[in-house]
Amino acid sequence: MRKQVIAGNWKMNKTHKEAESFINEVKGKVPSKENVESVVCAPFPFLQKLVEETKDSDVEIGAQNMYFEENGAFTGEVSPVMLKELGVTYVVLGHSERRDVFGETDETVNKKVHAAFDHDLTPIVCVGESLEQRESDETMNHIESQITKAVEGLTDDQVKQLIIAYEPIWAIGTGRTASSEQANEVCTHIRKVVGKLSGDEAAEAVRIQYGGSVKPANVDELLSQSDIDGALVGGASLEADSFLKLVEAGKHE
Ligand SMILES: O=C(CO)COP(=O)(O)O
Repeated sequence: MRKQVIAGNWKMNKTHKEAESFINEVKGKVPSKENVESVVCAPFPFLQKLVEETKDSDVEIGAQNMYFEENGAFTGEVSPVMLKELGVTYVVLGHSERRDVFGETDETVNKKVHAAFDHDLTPIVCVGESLEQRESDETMNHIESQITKAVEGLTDDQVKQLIIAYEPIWAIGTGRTASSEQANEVCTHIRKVVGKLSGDEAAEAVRIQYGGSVKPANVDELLSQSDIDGALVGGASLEADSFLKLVEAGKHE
């Protein structure tokens, strides 16, 4: 059985003090990592403190982005080497906000995925269609193209370790969640595409999250779907109580 992975994506939110009090509130209360992976993806300035605070806990810390080079003249960027040195274990790559606001492309996402594996970071690769693409029936083709480009050049073993987050853009921060059937339909398609590219074993092992207005009230139904192995959560991951409910829902005994 695939272990569920519930990741909070704080985006550009919280002060240092708020980040610290959140982590102190949740770190002793999340379920064992044997049963569910509980991940907090925080802004860069908080990462070091959060890693220190969660050292002996079941909470893992992730970054929300990184550059693909190890070092050099790339003003304003953060490298995989720096994240690894801090003790970060996950990194969100290719979030739709990175693609739409900061011009990331499938090619840069692919380079970042390779860089993450080169430095032993687990990539959470985001894919998803716009409302326009959904309405013109382009969802499946678009997702297939994003996945194909994201995993180009990876070994089948690397693909097995990948986490893919299906986040329909029209459901992000809008309160409009994909129905669990709609979400699962695309996640099933993603698994098929992975199978086609990297074989059945990789398709069986790869974990696929759903993201887009996930909250405690809808998480159980989403996680009960056959091809959904977790959630990537924005707004509802910002409060400790709500985050704890989400990770509890992901628990397998
Ligand atoms: O973009 C998301 C997580 O990466 C989803 O955000 P919301 O949960 O706020 O809709």
